[in-house]
Amino acid sequence: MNPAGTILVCEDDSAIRTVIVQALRRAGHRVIAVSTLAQLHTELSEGMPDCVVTDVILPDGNGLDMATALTADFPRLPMIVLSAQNTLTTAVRATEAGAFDYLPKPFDLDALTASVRSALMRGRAGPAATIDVEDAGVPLIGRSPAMQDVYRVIARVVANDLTVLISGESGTGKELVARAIHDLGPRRHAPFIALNMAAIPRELIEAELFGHERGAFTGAQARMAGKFEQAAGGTLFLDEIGDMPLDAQTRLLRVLQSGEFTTVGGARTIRADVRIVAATNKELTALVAAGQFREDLYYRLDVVPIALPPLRERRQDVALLARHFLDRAAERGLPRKGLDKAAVAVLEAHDWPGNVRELENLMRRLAALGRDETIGAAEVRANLGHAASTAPEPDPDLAAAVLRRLERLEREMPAAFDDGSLYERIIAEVERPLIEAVLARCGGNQLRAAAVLGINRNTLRKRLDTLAIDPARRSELP
Ligand SMILES: Nc1ncnc2c1ncn2[C@@H]1O[C@H](COP(=O)(O)OP(=O)(O)OP(=O)(O)O)[C@@H](O)[C@H]1O
Repeated sequence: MNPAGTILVCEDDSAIRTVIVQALRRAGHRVIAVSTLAQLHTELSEGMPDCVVTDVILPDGNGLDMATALTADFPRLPMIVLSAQNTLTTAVRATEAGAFDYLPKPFDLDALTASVRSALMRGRAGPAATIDVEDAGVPLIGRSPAMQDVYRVIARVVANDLTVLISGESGTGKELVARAIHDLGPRRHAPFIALNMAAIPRELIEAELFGHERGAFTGAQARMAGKFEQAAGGTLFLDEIGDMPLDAQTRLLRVLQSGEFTTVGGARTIRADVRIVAATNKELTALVAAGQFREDLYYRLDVVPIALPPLRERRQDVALLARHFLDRAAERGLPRKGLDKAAVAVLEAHDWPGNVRELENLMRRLAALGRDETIGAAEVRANLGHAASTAPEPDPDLAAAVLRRLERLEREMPAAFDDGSLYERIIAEVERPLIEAVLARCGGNQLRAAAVLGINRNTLRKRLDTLAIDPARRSELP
C-alpha cells in the first residue's frame, strides 16, 4: 500500500504547478497548491501538510532560504526542492537546508511521485551539518541528468564519513569528485591526501599507506609517516584501488574494520581518523570474481557508490565544459577564445575516449594555437587527433619555469649558450629537486628512491655524486 498524504506545493510557474498537482492527485494525495512563499506560510499556519514540494526561485524569495527556516520550525516536515539551477552547489545547499530530496528541472513526474512516496514513508532526513558551499568554490561542471545524479549523491555524503567508491573511465573526473566531497565537508581544513596504487611500485604500497619505523627493513634509515597519518583529520583518496596488492588489501580491510593501524615494523597502534574515498576505472566485481580483489574489502568500500558516466554518454555537457576550459586558459594568460556553432557540433559528435581530460587538453591546445578569436570546426577537427592521448599535458608552470631560467641564464651567463653545457646544466637543475624530494619521501633510502624514480640504483648513485647530493641529509620529510 502506498501512503497517501497532504502535499503542499509551492511553484510560481502555473504550467509546472498544474502538472505537479495532477500527478500527485493521480497518485492519491490531497494537494494544496500555492505560488508564493507568503501563501505557503499562510497555509502552514492553518494546518500541517505531510510534505512540502517547493521551487527555489519564487517571486517573493528563495525556496532554499525558506527551507532552512522551515527545518528549524518543523523538523519532522519533509521537503522536496525543485530547481532549474542544476549545479552541485544547489544540490548541496538543498541537503544543507535539510531537504528530503532535490530534483533538478526538468524532472520526471514519476521521479517526483516516487520521491513524495518515500518522503511519506521515511519521514524527513536528518538535517545535514552546516557546510559553507560558497566558500568551497565547487569546480564540477555539467548539468546533464547523469551529473545531476552524481551531485545528489555527493550532497548526501559530504556531511558524514561514509566510505565512497567512485567508478568511471579514466578522465571522467573521479579525483575531482573526491576533492569536492572533501572540500565541501567538515574535514575540509585538514589535508586531502591522494595515493595512486598504479603509480607506485607494488612492494612500496604498504609502507606508503601505513608508514614505517626506522630500521623496519634494510635501508629504512628514518621513520616515515604513511598516508593514513598524513591525512589525519582529513580525507584519504585511494586511486586505482583495483591495483592494490592482496597483502595491502588485507591490511586496509583491518584498518576499515578496527579504525586503527600499525606502521610497518612498528609496535605502535595509531587511530585512523580519515575519511576514505576510493576510485577505480576497472570493474571491481570482475576483479573479485578473478580472485584479485577481496570481496569483503569491496563491500567495505562500496558503501556509497558513485558511477561517473563517460563523456560520450553526457554529450550535452560538452559545450559547457569546453567553454569552461577556454575560460580557464584565459585566466592563465592564454588568449581569450570562443567557439562557433559548427565547432561545438564537432565537439559534441566526438566520442572522447579520454573523457573530460581529453577535452581539457584539446581546449588548452586550441587556446594556445591560431590567431582567430573564434575557433571553428576545421580547427577543432585538425586538432582532435593530437589531443586523443589521455596522457596529461606537460605542466605549463614547469615549462614557464624552464623558460624563465633560460632567459636569466642568457642575461647572466651567455657563455652557457656557446660552450655546449646548456642541456646538462638545465636537466641537472630540474633533476636536483626531483631526486631530493623522492629521497626525502623514501627516508633517505636509495634503493627505494631508485625504485620510485624508475632508474637503476647505480644510475641514482652516479647522479648523487655528480649533483653532490648527500642522501643522508635528505632523509627528513619535506
Ligand atoms: N565535471 C568536470 N568539470 C570540470 N572539470 C572536470 C570535470 N571532470 C573532469 N574534469 C577535469 O578533467 C581532468 C581529469 O579529471 P580527473 O583527474 O578527476 O579524472 P579521473 O577520473 O580521476 O582520471 P584517472 O582515472 O585517469 O585518474 C582534470 O583536470 C579535471 O579537473
